Amino acid sequence: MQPLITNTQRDHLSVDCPDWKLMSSRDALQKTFVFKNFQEAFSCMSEIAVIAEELNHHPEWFNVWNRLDITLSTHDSDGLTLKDIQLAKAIDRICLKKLLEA
Ligand SMILES: C[C@H](O)[C@H](O)[C@H]1CNC2=NC(N)=NC(=O)C2=N1
Repeated sequence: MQPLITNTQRDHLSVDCPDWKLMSSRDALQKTFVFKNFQEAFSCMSEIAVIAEELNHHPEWFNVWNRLDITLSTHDSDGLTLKDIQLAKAIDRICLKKLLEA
């Protein structure tokens, strides 16, 4: 079971994972991406799915048309671990690249 991230690591989240918000209701990170259209959003979801499988670490997400809400937490540890930070960085690489291409 992965250990939860330390308080120091939490303090650095705004730097390590910019624009990801610590949720108040649970130990999780949340971010919303807004794309040009559904096709762009779904294209990112498909790329994220590949990485999630490679990492064996999966997002909780909700998509409506061009909007993608992502929540990250480690279910086996019931909170935030380094795997969530690793996946958040991978998601930002995928999504921000797509948004810049738009
Ligand atoms: C059995 C499987 O390896 C585990 O359920 C993995 C799969 N993906 C996962 N994803 C997330 N976010 N948290 C987990 O604890 C987790 N565990």
